[in-house]
Amino acid sequence: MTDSSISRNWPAPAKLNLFLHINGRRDDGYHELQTLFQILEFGDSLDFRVRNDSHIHLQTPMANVAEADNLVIRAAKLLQAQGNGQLGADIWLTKRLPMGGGLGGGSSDAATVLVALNALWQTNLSVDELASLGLQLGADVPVFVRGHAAFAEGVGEQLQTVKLDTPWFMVIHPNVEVSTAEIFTHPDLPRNTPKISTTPEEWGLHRNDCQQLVCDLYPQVAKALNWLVKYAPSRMTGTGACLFASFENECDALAAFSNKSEQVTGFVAKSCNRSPLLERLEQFHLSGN
Ligand SMILES: C[C@](O)(CO)[C@H](O)COP(=O)(O)OP(=O)(O)OC[C@H]1O[C@@H](n2ccc(N)nc2=O)[C@H](O)[C@@H]1O
Ligand SMILES: Nc1ncnc2c1ncn2[C@@H]1O[C@H](COP(=O)(O)OP(=O)(O)OP(=O)(O)O)[C@@H](O)[C@H]1O
Repeated sequence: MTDSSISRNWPAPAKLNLFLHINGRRDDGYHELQTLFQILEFGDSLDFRVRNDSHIHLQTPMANVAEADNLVIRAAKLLQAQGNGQLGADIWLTKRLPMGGGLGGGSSDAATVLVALNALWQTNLSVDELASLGLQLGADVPVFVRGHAAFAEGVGEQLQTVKLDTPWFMVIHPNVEVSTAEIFTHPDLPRNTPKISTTPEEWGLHRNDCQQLVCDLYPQVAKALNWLVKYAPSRMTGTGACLFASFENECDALAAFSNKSEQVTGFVAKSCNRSPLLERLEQFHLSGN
């Protein structure tokens, strides 16, 4: 594509849940949780071309997700409904994050659509308004809209910006897709971890309340975790299936990664406190594209 009317390379980064505690279940079925979100400098990427008709089209269909169900399209339509609805968009999505991986790929795609089209369509919603729209699409969308590492409560939308260490991570995908809904509706999910008022020094001591259940249901996840812990303290992100271990530098992370089994996929990435999406938005405001 060489078309200068295309606004390119809007990042949709992955997140890790450094810990994930389930504190209870609300009447609507959603769970009260406490979690620590770290953002990675690795993820999906989106390109946009504004259309002068109201049509919204995903130029890169995903084999297993119908266009109307795709969070990219749902986010664009939700935002369009906030304005006069006269402009549309062609959207290209480069998918790098595994689906059902616990890396928040679909949520991050949705957040990037909200932030990018808000700028490109000049809808001019505030960050708070975009985050609250995003929450209608998924509990993980607000943290990606705001774009900062955060301690989260509520269903994941009450966010307190934090400053974390930014190590390198090896992320392993045991090549199985775990449905978030399946884990959150499972009778054996522990749901009564007491709420903590935590300090950054204590964060490493906590756990992912979904991890044991996912390991029991998916032996591939348990097997990959048993391998990963040989290299560094390791944990599952979200409701799985991905696992992560942190390293002080890229070299050590890549050395461990080179020993992984061929049955698992994954990547090595640096973490960050500020999402690359915010940098891309700044670049747009400076250059107009
Ligand atoms: C597990 C996490 O990834 C942790 O960051 C999120 O809490 C999940 O966020 P998400 O994928 O954006 O979740 P949604 O798309 O809103 O919901 C997927 C499914 O998980 C359940 N769900 C989600 C979030 C939450 N706090 N409690 C829940 O019970 C919902 O009932 C729904 O059936
Ligand atoms: N653009 C998209 N990318 C990925 N999944 C999408 C997208 N649009 C809709 N979906 C649906 O959302 C489901 C969850 O996908 P996603 O990759 O966000 O899971 P996840 O990484 O486990 O997320 P989370 O950590 O938020 O639970 C998929 O199984 C798919 O059906």
